[in-house]
Amino acid sequence: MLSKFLIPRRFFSRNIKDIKRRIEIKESKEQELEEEAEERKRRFKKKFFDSLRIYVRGGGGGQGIPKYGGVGGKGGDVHVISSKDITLKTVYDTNPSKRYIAGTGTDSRKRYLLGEDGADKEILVPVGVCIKTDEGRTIADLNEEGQRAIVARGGDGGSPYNNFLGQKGEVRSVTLDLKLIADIGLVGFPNAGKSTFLAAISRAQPKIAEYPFTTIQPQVGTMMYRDYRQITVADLPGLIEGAHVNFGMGHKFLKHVERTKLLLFLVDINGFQLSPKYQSRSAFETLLLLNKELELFNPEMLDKPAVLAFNKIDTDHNSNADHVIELVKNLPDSLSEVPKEMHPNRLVKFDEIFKMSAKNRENTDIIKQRLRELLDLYAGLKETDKSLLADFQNLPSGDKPYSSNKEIRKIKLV
Ligand SMILES: Nc1nc2c(ncn2[C@@H]2O[C@H](COP(=O)(O)OP(=O)(O)OP(=O)(O)O)[C@@H](O)[C@H]2O)c(=O)[nH]1
Repeated sequence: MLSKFLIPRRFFSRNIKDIKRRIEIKESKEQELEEEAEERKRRFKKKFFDSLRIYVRGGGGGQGIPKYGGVGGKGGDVHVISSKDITLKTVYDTNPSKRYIAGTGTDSRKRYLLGEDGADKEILVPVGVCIKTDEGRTIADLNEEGQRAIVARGGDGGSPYNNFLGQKGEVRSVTLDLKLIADIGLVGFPNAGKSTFLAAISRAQPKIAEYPFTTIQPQVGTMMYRDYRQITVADLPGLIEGAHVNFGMGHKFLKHVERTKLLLFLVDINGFQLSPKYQSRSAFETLLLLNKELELFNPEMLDKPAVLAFNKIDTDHNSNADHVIELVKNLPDSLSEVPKEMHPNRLVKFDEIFKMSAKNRENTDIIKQRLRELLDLYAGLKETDKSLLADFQNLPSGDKPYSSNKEIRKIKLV
């Protein structure tokens, strides 16, 4: 009788097999993701240096001779000099020990009472390097070719002022922090089409693929105009929701946008989803999350002039873009459309909002032109310059598909 209610053994074994198979698939998928992340890290480490900590020591001063009043030579200084023809990787490759020590001054001798100064040590670094101490103090910003800073001073030679004892040179570790210098910073989550846009408007040939994190190092493209004017655009990869808690590559690359004069926000009109594991975000939510990440990194970034482009308009068969643009124009009222945790404290104010298809090069030329106009406008803009403000308001709007009605903000000139 009881056997009637017994479930056949084969049923269990089939189910267990099925569960095991599913667990295996899940594990192998997780492993694949981990391996992918490792590979990204490895490639990133190999290819792009944007920070290097080095040890620097000034040379010691030579000894003096009290009996004859001889003065020891001064120790050499360690200099850092900016050069266009160098990368941080070359700095590392030419001296993997990362130790830079200047020469010591020679002692005073009976026949040569004045000791010779020690040789200075010169370190060539790329333009755009900011030199910082371990305490976070900035020693120098080398933003132009040929600028120079002393990072460790040599000790004085022995003389009557120090009982003829040569002094030790300065010793410390400093970080060479490279910030790219570009006119425009492209900000957008992975897969938004940043590289495609960069390739469409400039001579950069970034890697483009259908999975996030294609770009693992910042790219700088140069937009050329007919009159040979050049404007540089930096594509900053790796920014994702949660970057402020070091998710993905965290805020690692955002420092590169700090020095740009204008931000171009790129948002996929279909929204964003990091992977099937994560929640998908609408285009409007994506924009607010981008805003929030920038705010959490450095709220001053929100003061920069900004342009917004909704990309992949060719795939927007339901004309979702028009609705989203309305939402952006109606900020902050439209914040009620999204959960509170996505609300930024401060909203970016956009000078222009565009729809585009980077892939089909739809509207890319208009955006390129407009970016130039805005850069010129802001570069010449002074708070008191009323005529420019008036000019701005009268700029031809025929070509632009959408333009925000916002008034011109008082901007800080960068
Ligand atoms: N349909 C369509 N696809 C596009 C458009 N722009 C880019 N894509 C595609 O979107 C994918 C991602 O483009 P990328 O340019 O690599 O995106 P990205 O923002 O640079 O991505 P990361 O490098 O991961 O930060 C690629 O498959 C592109 O071909 C567009 O306007 N329309």
